Amino acid sequence: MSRLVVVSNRVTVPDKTGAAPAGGLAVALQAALEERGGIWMGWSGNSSGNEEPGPLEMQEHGAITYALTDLTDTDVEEYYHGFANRVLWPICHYRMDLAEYGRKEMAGYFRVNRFFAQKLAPLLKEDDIIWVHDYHLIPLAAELRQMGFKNKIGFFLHIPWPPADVLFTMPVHEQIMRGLSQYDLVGFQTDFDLDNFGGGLVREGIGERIDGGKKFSTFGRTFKGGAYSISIETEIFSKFAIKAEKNAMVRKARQSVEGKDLIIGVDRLDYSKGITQRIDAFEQFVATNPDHHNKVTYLQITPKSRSEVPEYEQMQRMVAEQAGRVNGAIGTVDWVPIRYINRSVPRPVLAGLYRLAKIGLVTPLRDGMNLVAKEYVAAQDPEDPGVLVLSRFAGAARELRGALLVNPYDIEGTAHAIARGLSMPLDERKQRWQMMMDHLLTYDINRWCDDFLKDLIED
Ligand SMILES: O=P(O)(O)OC[C@H]1O[C@H](O[C@H]2O[C@H](CO)[C@@H](O)[C@H](O)[C@H]2O)[C@H](O)[C@@H](O)[C@@H]1O
Ligand SMILES: O=c1ccn([C@@H]2O[C@H](COP(=O)(O)OP(=O)(O)O)[C@@H](O)[C@H]2O)c(=O)[nH]1
Repeated sequence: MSRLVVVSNRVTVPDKTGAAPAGGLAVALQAALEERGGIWMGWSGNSSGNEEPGPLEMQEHGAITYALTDLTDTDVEEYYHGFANRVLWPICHYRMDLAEYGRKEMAGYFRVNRFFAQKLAPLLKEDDIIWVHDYHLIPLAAELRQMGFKNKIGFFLHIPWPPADVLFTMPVHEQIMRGLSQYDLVGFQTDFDLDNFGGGLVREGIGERIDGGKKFSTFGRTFKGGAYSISIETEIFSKFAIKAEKNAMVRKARQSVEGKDLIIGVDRLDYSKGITQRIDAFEQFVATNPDHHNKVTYLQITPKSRSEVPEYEQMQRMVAEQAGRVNGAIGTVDWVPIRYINRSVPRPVLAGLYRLAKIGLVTPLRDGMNLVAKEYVAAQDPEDPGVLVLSRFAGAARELRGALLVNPYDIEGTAHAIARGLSMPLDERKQRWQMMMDHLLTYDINRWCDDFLKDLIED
């Protein structure tokens, strides 16, 4: 069997506690690679300052060999904070208003991709299967092809792919699409993203979908395209949640919400996650449902993310102020309605907190998938499951049909869904949960990985 070589910007190297950083890509790839073994190459997360980064740092952990590189300060600034997170991220999340173009950053993005290819090349064998992940590394295949590599190379985009009119606001959109054409298979989270990609090619008059929609033909190449919804280790996560009932932190949380209904939100601090709209919706729910006063606690866990990017730094202040203002306005001497935590919580603890919560509030304005939604479902007690309130704009909404789907821009609508979730009869909760859980047991992380790799390997 061919060896699997995974490349992504973010890599999870397990620490002594086995804890992984917050962020779905790292969590999901860790699970997928543990099952199969292989090489995982990416950024160490460290900077080498102004010095050229040294050789790759190789680490073995179980079946995975990690190959990590540092980046210079300039690389981190231009490639990661700059083009990846201030151009591609906002554009792909339909936020043209937040995109900040700069030629320096674009050049840095392409330069770092060449650097990744140069670092990766000496590790590669002729029959390796290479699987590149996410928007940071779109031009990587083109660089490898230029160096003469003929290996099968697949690409999976973890974030949404926008419609043509949004994409075309990005000055280098054609170069980015050309970069994707160098892969053998390009995978998206949902059929909507796949359709948007095909639509963009047709609108620009540079390509078409062929073979019943399974392939694209553009820039002189034919390559496969497909939708593969990323998932979680459903069974394992569900067991985590049962075990977590004994966890000290979870026990304390249970005691502290005794006699109250818990609502939980878990997101990196990111404008795409709809946190401010969600707090507005919670405030609206409390204002219009006096019978729930002093009977509900909303726990929002929000680890900091990409703080060097100005939009993220601003958000940090904004959300903290908003939570404080709402607590000041609706709280009482013995009731703090919103508990806002600005730190990362380990996943085994999260599992227990999800299980305690009557409502999982997952309301991104736009999200590639959103693994938190899937984890919330997997963590529930089958005899007394909670209700998932889910944004229709999360990739997960294409699959989790038992959720209460909301439009996160509609504050009153989301407030109404919270009220409906809290009063939903047990039979309906069970029936909705079972539908979602059955789906997640079949379509788990291994299925995602198998489906993608099968399509990549097959001619
Ligand atoms: O690496 P960071 O800059 O700290 O950001 C964390 C990750 O955020 C994004 O995650 C996406 O992937 C998830 C798994 O497929 C998906 O569920 C979610 O909707 C996406 O937002 C990003 O795409 C990753 O590259 C980052 O590592
Ligand atoms: O304090 C936290 C917050 C989040 N997560 C994990 O980070 C991932 C977030 O993935 P998701 O797809 O929801 O969003 P992303 O952050 O990748 O955009 C999930 O596995 C969470 O369990 C975590 O471990 N600790």
